[in-house]
Amino acid sequence: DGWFHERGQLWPGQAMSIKVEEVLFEGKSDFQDVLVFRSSTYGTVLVLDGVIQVTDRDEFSYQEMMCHVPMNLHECPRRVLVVGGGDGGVVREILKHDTVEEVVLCEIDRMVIEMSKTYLPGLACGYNDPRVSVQIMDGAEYMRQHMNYFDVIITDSSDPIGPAETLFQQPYFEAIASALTENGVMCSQGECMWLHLDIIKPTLRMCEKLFPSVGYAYTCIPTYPSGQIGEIICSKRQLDVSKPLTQRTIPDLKYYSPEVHSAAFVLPEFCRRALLEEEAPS
Ligand SMILES: NCCCN[C@H]1CC[C@H](NCCCN)CC1
Repeated sequence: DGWFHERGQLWPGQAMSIKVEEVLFEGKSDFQDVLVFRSSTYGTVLVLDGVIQVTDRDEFSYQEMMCHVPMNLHECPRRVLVVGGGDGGVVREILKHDTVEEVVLCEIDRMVIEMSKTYLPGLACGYNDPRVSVQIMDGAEYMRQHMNYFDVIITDSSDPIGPAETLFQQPYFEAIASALTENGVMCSQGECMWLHLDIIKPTLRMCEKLFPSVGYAYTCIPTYPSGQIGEIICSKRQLDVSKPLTQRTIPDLKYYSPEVHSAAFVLPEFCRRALLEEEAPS
């Protein structure tokens, strides 16, 4: 019918539909199905295993919040690791911080990077920067080889069904904690409060065992299920993650601001209660 419908077992009974003008690429990598199409109203769209990853029109909301919330919780982030994020959008945002000396992108699927360079130049532009290097490997393995090295680690993953499943488990968060420097900050793709409180709650409990400061924030993004996506923010320091530490000016922002940073941690009652309630006595 000329439309792409995002049906998924992680969002039963609902589907985001986007009108397709032209399919640009359809194929299979070693890990997942890859689809790129030009849409009528959202620009170019990248889909992995039937799940929308980025669209030209609204990706800035997610990439800016996944990057500038953790980056502004560190006084001087020099070395930054991105796990996943092969489209390059988070890397583009990290490079806006003049403190950054080194960005490593650890992506398991080479095809995602190639697709982005070909069809999403507005996202892949960061790959040309001399401070950026790419590792095609599993993020947890890479982090175990780089202990106490990164000031900020951002896990820009797909969902816990498929290649990113291990990025939501305890050993992965332990690897993050060991790869971070003493004042390190991490941010992980945190799913959606309308759909996944059953994933978010145990993940936050796990992080609270590993980090002194843990928070959950969210952004509004039309093309992710229910129009929202969360992020889990942890710091190895005792601090209020809802208050940016720095007032570094960052160029070319279309979503993030210090006020938006703080507001993102203010949760609707149903969500706040669900995430903060102790386990019901079993
Ligand atoms: N740089 C963008 C990478 C993709 N991250 C996305 C985060 C949302 C996810 N589905 C939304 C799941 C509903 N909570 C797809 C990958």
